[in-house]
Amino acid sequence: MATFAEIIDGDVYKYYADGQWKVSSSGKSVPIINPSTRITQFKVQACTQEEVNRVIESAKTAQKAWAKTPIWKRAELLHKAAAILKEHKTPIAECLVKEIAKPAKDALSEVVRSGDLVSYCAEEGVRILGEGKFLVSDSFPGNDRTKYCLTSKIPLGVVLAIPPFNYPVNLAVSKIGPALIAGNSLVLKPPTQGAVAALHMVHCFHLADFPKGLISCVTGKGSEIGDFLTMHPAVNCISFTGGDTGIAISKKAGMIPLQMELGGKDACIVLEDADLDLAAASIVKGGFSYSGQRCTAVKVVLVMESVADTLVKKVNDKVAKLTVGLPENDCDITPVVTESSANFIEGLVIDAKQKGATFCQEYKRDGNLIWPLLLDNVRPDMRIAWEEPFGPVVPVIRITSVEEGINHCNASNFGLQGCVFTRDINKAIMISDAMETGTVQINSAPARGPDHFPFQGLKDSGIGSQGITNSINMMTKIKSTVINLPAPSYTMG
Ligand SMILES: NC(=O)C1=CN([C@@H]2O[C@H](COP(=O)(O)OP(=O)(O)OC[C@H]3O[C@@H](n4cnc5c(N)ncnc54)[C@H](OP(=O)(O)O)[C@@H]3O)[C@@H](O)[C@H]2O)C=CC1
Ligand SMILES: O=C(O)[C@H](O)COP(=O)(O)O
Repeated sequence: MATFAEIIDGDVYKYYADGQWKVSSSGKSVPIINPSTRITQFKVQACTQEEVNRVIESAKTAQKAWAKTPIWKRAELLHKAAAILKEHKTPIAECLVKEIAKPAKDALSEVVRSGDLVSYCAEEGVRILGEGKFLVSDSFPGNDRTKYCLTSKIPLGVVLAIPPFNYPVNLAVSKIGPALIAGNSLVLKPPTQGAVAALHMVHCFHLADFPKGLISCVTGKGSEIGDFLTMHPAVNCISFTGGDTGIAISKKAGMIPLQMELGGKDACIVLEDADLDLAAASIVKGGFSYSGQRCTAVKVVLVMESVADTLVKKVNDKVAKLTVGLPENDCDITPVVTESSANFIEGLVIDAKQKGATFCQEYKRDGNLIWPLLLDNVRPDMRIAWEEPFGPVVPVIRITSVEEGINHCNASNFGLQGCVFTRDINKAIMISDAMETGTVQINSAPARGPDHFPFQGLKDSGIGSQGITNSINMMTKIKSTVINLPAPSYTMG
């Protein structure tokens, strides 16, 4: 497409630095394998450490001027970028289909949702960054009213954004929007699978005319340039979404704010009084959307024994209706992102088979494509009871008490989200309070959105909280100015 012609050189996509599309001096590229065909679909530049250094240097310079740009002007540019992004939803969604095998309709909604997210950041930013605090000293013992404290939010500097493959556009803009509105500059390191969609998205920001160097995008394998980026002394904040890599980054990063959204083993507790049709529909949507490759996917069902047979039957009836095939045909179940992911999922399935789980469907795999599978009668000695497959396989554990369900959920090293199905709101609230997860959904599957809701994980699932408002706040720090009066100043009366 002509709009994006300048972002590619021959068959290798360029990286974005200093407001320009560039070819890396490394002369090397990184292939992006189409999960459906398993052949190279695209190539991106393998950026060098010197290039990363230069990008971070210009981000530092650009940020100084950006911090002085009025918030309403920053918002105007973000609104412009959001509109351009939505205008180009089709070519960007096509990249998502080819790079990460996201079903065509979901790929389009990811781009539209991303445009909306950027606009919301602009709107939220002008409101919350326009407010500060005013404190008086005589609330604290021993003080007269001689000090007025004014606080406001100031930017952090250079924010490094590292999103994962499953939402390369949406989880990139969920970091870019808050960072920019708050007056920071931003360096994006996209996931390799999904990098081309991310580069297209960055071009929309380029077309919106953001100052040079304010936003940049360096490509290359995380395992090769990741440490250099995350340990760079000029990076002032890291916002990361992904797997255990985030734990390693937290240990290596300097004394800077970190926002980490990592893995999950989201439990779905189904009680005897639940609406079983609703629970079954939510388990299928929650467990099998994008072939289970969502951190918020339902990753274990904990159902009361007395309703388990009925629930399992209802889920199986729905699983039978899922379409399996290519993302271009908008199938429900599409190939998982890499061959190694498919092998990992298969390992969990074989382990469950050896240990006696009940296979509700026959296990079937063709290349990276794995047919949806519900495993009943899963026991705690099976790996699938604890590990996240990030694939279309959902384990069911039958429980005989609510406590057993809560204990299983809380024994996990993850604590992202969970859900509970019951008609008893009092019980639901008590279970929510007892579940050690960042969010509990009552009578619906786990989900991050809407994107302005707080989104956070406990334990190994993360640090900090996302969601538009929380991200803007996290990407700022508080600055106080204290006015000292020569004598106490009391109000009239
Ligand atoms: N909580 C959440 O919101 C989400 C959690 N996840 C979790 O992530 C996992 C799968 O996603 P996946 O993308 O494979 O996760 P990874 O952690 O492997 O990758 C995430 C990002 O980190 C980059 N990266 C890899 N190594 C390094 C490094 N040493 N330093 C810095 N960056 C690095 C990757 O780049 P590259 O692609 O080039 O390797 C990618 O951009 C699952 O476990 C899932 O639970 C996934 C999505 C959302
Ligand atoms: O990365 C993920 O998997 C998510 O952040 C989940 O987002 P979703 O609940 O909107 O699919």
